[in-house]
Amino acid sequence: MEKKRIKRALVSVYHKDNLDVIIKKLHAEGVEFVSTGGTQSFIESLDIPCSAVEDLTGYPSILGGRVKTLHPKVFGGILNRRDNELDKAQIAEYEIPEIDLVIVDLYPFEATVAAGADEPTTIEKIDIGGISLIRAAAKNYNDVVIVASQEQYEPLFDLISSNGAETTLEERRWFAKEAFGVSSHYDSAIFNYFDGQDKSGFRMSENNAKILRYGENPHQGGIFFGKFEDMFEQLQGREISYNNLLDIDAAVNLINDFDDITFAILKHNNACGIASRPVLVDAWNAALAGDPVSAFGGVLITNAIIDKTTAEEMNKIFFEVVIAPDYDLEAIEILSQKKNRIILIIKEAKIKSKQFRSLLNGVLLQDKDTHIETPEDLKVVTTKAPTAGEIEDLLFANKIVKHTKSNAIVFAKNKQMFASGVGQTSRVDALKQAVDKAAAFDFDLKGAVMASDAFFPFPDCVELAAEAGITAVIQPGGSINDKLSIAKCDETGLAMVTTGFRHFKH
Ligand SMILES: NC(=O)c1ncn([C@@H]2O[C@H](COP(=O)(O)O)[C@@H](O)[C@H]2O)c1NC=O
Repeated sequence: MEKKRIKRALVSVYHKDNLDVIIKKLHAEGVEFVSTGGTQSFIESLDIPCSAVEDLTGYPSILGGRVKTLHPKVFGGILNRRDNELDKAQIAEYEIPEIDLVIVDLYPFEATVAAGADEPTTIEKIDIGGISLIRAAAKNYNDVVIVASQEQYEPLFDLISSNGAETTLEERRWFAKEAFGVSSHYDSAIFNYFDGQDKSGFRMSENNAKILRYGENPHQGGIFFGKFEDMFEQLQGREISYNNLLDIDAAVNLINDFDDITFAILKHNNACGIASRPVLVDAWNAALAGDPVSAFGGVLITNAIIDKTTAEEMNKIFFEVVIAPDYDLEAIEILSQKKNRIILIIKEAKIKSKQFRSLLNGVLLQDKDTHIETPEDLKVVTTKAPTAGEIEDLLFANKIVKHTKSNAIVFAKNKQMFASGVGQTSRVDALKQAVDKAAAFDFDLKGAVMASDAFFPFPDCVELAAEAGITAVIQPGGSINDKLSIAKCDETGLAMVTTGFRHFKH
């Protein structure tokens, strides 16, 4: 394949860090440089000659830097087709020097918005010349190499190290693809800034793609767009799968709601065991007791550093993934005995505040359900008020039910989930499922509390809960039949609190 040599580079970068390495490398290959003000000074500070773009255009940088490179002498040098006779003639006629490489680092628009800058400052950070350079050079990838962000310095460096300053069409096309990734991401950010809360269009841009082994099932393809490694460090284990990612997301969302030392075990995005205890191993044992059968092959998460004693207990069961803020050395030794086990350190627990999913012929977007009930949210609606201990358990159970697939019912006592009913088509079925599960694992529901993710349309749930031994109930309230459930509580001696917040999870 024919290779093309880079003879002249136009360099215009906002952040100058790491630029020296690539400039020195290109200089050693005999590449000439032309640059905008700050970048030119930087290159010259390396004792490398660099001509000013002003000398090329015959114009100074004007309008406070709004117009620097926007000139036919620059864009003609980039966009001319080297094999087009008319282009060649015009380039010669107007004395336009060819530019074979463009290196740009755009004005930091997103960072400026994130820093909370005012509108005039933000608008000045909309790069015009840089984005045009990127677009032009990427369009003419047949002849030009485009490095559109600092992330492509390394690939270019590696290329020059192995090939000298010569590139193939295929290599230049790869850089062009990356460049359009940069420019479209940049414009999406600008659109979202202008669109604000109007949400007149959906733009989500993610440049990092990880091809997964498969999707939800082996016959489905799957890709994760995102930077998993920004949130997690994988200490060992097999490649993260599509379903692992769904479970990891559910696990992190769940554990984020707990401040006490807590251990949770999840299966298919629902907690099958969870408990809070002052000592981690006790939290683990109590979580596992919730449903030791479902725990098999589950995803484990805790908000505390895993110690040796806890690791020894955990090691007794088969599980796929464990997530923790850290591990003691001895704990790692124990947990890493099973080589396929995915062991993750959670570095950054912050998750996007918006949720979206594709459906029908479009996309659904919503705010994440971040509401966590506090004692102040609770309204006692029955004659009997819950005890202090029951209130703690009600809030504990309510956090779990919020992260459980609807219709959902959770039973808990002493900050341990006893059982749950998940994903049922009727609330009463969810409740019956929870009662059966509690019985299956020998939990006495006497004195336990019940949380419901949505209101009770009929008094049947409360009646069944009372029969099972439940003494206090938490629910959003808001049904036209609330009074029937409340009356049933009063009749059977239950305390009930309402929160005013429904937590459906469809
Ligand atoms: N207006 C222009 O013609 C123009 N040409 C290049 N830039 C940007 O100017 C920056 C580099 O400026 P300097 O070399 O002066 O530090 C780069 O981020 C580049 O994307 C421009 N500035 C913004 O649009």
